Amino acid sequence: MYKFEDDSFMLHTDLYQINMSQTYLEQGLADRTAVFDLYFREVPFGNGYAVFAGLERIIDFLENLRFTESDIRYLRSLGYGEDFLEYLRDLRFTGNVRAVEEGGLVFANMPLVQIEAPIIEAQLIETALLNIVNFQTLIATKASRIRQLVPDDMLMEFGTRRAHEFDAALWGARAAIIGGFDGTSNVRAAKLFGLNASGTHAHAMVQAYGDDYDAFKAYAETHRDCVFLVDTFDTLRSGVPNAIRVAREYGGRINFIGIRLDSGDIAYLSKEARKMLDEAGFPDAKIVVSNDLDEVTIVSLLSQGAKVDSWGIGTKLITAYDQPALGAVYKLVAVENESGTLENRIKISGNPEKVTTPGKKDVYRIINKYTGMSEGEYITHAGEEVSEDAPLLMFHPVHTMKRKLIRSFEKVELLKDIFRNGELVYEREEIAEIKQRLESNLSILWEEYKRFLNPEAYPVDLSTELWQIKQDLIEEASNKTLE
Ligand SMILES: Nc1ncnc2c1ncn2[C@@H]1O[C@H](COP(=O)(O)OP(=O)(O)OP(=O)(O)O)[C@@H](O)[C@H]1O
Ligand SMILES: O=P(O)(O)OC[C@H]1O[C@H](OP(=O)(O)OP(=O)(O)O)[C@H](O)[C@@H]1O
Ligand SMILES: O=C(O)c1cccnc1
Repeated sequence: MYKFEDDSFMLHTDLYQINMSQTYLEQGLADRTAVFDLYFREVPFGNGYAVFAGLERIIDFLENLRFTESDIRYLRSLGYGEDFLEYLRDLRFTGNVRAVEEGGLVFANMPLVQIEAPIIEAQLIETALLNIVNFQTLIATKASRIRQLVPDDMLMEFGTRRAHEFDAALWGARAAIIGGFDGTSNVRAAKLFGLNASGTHAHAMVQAYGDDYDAFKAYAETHRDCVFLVDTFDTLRSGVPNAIRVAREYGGRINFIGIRLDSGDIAYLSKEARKMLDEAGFPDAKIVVSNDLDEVTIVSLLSQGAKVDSWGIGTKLITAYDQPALGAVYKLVAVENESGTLENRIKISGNPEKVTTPGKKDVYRIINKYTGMSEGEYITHAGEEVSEDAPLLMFHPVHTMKRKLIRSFEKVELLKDIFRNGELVYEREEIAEIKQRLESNLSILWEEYKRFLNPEAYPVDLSTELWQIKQDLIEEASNKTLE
């Protein structure tokens, strides 16, 4: 597999992108500017918001965008012509990219990434961009949903062994941290992205020693920070008493952080273990739990009064178990015509929610000046003036009767410049800044949009001008089909 020293990500695309690119080149369309929006149509997991992640990798991908010699040779073997291959050999990303920043809240039908580039370039990067954003945003959202349930507890991402292979484990760990997790068990992810590496020990070690006491003692001999896994044989009769015994014997020579439960009735066992630890004089010892946890089991455990301080969550987070795809799409919204001006384009669908919104856009978050809270997103035709000096009418783009007038507001532009004419103009961020953004975004989102079950739909509205452009194009398209 790794027989190409110069392998690149350029062929990490669908063949049809290359086929279309050849058509664009040979028919003289390749250099026409096109605008594409990347967005999803429904917030995953029934949540009220999603958390954007993926920009870091998009930047890496676009900065290194070039076909290598082995890529070109491979395409030649598929039968592509020499002129096309020559063109691809020199291809670099020369376009503009604007995007939401990582950790930013995002909602259905708002552009998360906007690409404005020669159509051949925009087309060749589609698949990779979707691949990145679809996964990372999904996992960051799942992580944030879990974080909302346990705002003060420690959350550890344990999913690598169950993830969909290496990349998903690595970037999934980063996305989980963006979404609000404190640490990851994936050491490489921690190293590469500057995350907290965290972890305990497994049953294998207890099995290897043959009993809890010997295993915990061996661990205490070799580590200062100790969390003992107490459920290998019998949690309440052997695991917890032996953890307490070793903690007593080692006293100040170890930092007895606590115990981990990984099977059985977590509510019952955690309450019993809590009593035992308290009675033994370890009220600060933490109880870590793991075992196929997700939002639903966490809600249930909380309602049963489980005594948990720290949660290790793997499979159901990293695989987005209950909704394995975000369904983000990448749609052409404008293209340069023969005379060099951008022409808006639409894609019609029988389902009104699926009709694309044409045109290059600006995306604003409208923040109510009286409450400081966000009222919704307001999408305009690019360059359209949005005056903060006059009241703003916001209305639902399909159910237009749903409307509200915002009298005093501040608008915050959500799409930041990332690449301009192929040059990276965005400063990469540390994870701490990204996490901070999510917290501050959440702090101005009304509780109604954040609740776990059946949240209200957050408004993502079009300006009157953009809405009209869309209606006109819908009408034009439907007239064409009548001709
Ligand atoms: N009190 C509880 N309420 C709701 N769900 C729970 C509770 N305790 C544990 N669970 C969840 O129940 C699921 C299965 O646990 P179960 O006890 O059937 O298997 P287990 O303990 O993993 O058994 P094994 O010994 O095979 O590991 C897990 O997802 C776990 O998180
Ligand atoms: O349950 P998850 O949410 O996926 O979290 C990760 C799981 O991975 C480990 O189990 P595993 O059975 O793989 O190994 P072990 O011997 O350490 O328990 C750990 O004990 C957790 O249960
Ligand atoms: O550190 C742990 O306890 C851990 C790490 C990965 C998977 N399960 C548990």
